[in-house]
Amino acid sequence: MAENKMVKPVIGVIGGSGLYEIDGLKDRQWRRCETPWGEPSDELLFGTLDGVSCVFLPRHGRGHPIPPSELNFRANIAALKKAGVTDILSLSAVGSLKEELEPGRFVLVDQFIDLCQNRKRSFFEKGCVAHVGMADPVSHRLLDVLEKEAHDLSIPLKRGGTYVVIEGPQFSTRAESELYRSWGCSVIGMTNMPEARLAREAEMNYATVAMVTDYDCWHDEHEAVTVEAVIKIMQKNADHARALIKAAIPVLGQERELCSSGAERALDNAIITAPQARDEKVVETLKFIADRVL
Ligand SMILES: CSC[C@H]1O[C@H](OP(=O)(O)O)[C@H](O)[C@@H]1O
Ligand SMILES: Nc1ncnc2[nH]cnc12
Repeated sequence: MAENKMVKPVIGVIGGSGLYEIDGLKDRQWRRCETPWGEPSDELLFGTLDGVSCVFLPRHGRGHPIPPSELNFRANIAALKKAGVTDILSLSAVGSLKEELEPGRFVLVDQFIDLCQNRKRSFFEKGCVAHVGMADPVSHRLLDVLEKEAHDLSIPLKRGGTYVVIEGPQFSTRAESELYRSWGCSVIGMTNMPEARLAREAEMNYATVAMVTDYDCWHDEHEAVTVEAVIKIMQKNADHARALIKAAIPVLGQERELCSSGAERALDNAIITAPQARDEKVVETLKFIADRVL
């Protein structure tokens, strides 16, 4: 049965490479947060934008000390959940795998291919097993708003595309880059998985603004990607990203109905372990992110 419960959204922003702060926040306060999975990448920045509550987390920490494979994704997502976040905007630097997605373009990706090999990808474990659906990993309601606001700000944008997530930290070989192109992938990065999986398990809406910084290493007329090249474009992209966030958050923060399907109800019917077979300690820990169903 659909519920008519109203939600006052809290918007979480995860800032990627080159985005270690957001501006325009009122009543700003950096606060430490601990979770059963450890500490997030940095303190969380709490504040309001046009009266809408926001929480910002620099994905790699301020100054970028943490590489993709060592990010504590579970702590990052759990900390945002505990802070009351309902909707996550992930901002990420990506390489382009298509000619028409030139550096400077924003891509609202709607699919991921996860090639990560070395990351904790679930909150659930032995003692309480759950299988959430990931067929549609991003929230189209968030994409609708981001697309409209980017259009109004004249930010070059493509809606739709597949983000292939590699383990890194090295960039790809040319053969790998060509392989991902042959799969039809649009952009490449190192961070959005397992982030999107964990956001789904924690029943938060998730969307990525993938900001193209380079043509990876497949393009005949462009040099293979370097950090220097990424940072150079990222600084320009960051101005657009900040403007987009500032425009989108007041719209996304409007009171709305709880979605009766999708991310906000991802755990309905997802837990397969019978109540009597659940490990009490594991369940207690999971309540940090899933107390609605436990
Ligand atoms: C500095 S280039 C590689 C680095 O940038 C991207 O991170 P993020 O998604 O946090 O912007 C990419 O995934 C790599 O981690
Ligand atoms: N070409 C690339 N590969 C992986 N991650 C990236 N982040 C930005 N550009 C990238």
